[in-house]
Amino acid sequence: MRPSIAVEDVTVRYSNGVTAVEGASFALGPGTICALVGVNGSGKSTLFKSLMGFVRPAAGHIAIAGLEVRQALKRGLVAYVPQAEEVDWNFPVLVEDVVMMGRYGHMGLLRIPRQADRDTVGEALARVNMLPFRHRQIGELSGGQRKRVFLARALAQGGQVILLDEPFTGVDVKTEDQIVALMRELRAEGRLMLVSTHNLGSIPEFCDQVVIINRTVLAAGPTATTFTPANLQRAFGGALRHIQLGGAALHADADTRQLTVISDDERPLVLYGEEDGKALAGEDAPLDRQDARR
Ligand SMILES: Nc1ncnc2c1ncn2[C@@H]1O[C@H](COP(=O)(O)OP(=O)(O)OP(=O)(O)O)[C@@H](O)[C@H]1O
Repeated sequence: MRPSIAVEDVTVRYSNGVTAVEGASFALGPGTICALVGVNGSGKSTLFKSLMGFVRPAAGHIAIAGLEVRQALKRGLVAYVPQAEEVDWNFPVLVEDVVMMGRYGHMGLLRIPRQADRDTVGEALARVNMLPFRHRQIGELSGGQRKRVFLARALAQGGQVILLDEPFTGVDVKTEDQIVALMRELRAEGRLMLVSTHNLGSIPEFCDQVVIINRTVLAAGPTATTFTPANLQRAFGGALRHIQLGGAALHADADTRQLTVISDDERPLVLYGEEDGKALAGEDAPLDRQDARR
């Protein structure tokens, strides 16, 4: 199957000489939700920027649905849901206008929306439960509502590859669940979602694939075999809080099982160990036994 994203030996260097990404390679197919995981400054946003054509790799090659990035962007194949900090929320723009921006690539030079564009915008807003807010200023919405509006923009665009930069930051658990449910629907429609997140605890819940980076790709592949304590340790080192509980600190009885909590800065990953935590003792155990809520 042709990959939706193929990143081959990509190096990205900024004009100040910083090499933010070096020799990164991974490939992802359609109908996938993939987490992009790494410490602050590991190159996640830079990777997104190169997939969006904002920065050009100094070396290597990126293909999106078999096309050069520029061609894929021209065809509206890549949609982007930005981090909250990247948006000027004081800019006076209505919710429906933000979503209409997703239709620009489908319009002529003068960008005059047709009825079909308006219908698509309405459908996208309905899909994220934001239709009643269509005439509100974007700056008047909550963090979770804003996220949903930008998701609607991606839907209206019809992108086959959707890049989500920290979609869960600043949203409540209910909104997070809605976003995850929507991503699952989009996966069933054959779209690829690449999700940058510090929410380690929710990754095994909804991501089929994981790409772990620290300037280069440290590991990439199915969640069950890639999202392992050993790989996380390599990626995060001391930046990850690693708390292990057992014995009298955890149990009122003679239960010897251990509990391991691995946390970046958002939802922690909780692992229930075997007796004495053997299953987790430095082994590359898959993290498929998590169950944590903030
Ligand atoms: N415009 C820029 N010019 C120069 N250096 C940059 C630029 N943007 C990012 N960098 C540097 O590139 C490296 C990677 O940054 P990047 O923003 O891609 O990391 P990140 O993984 O997205 O971090 P975070 O989790 O904090 O968002 C960092 O060392 C950063 O300082």
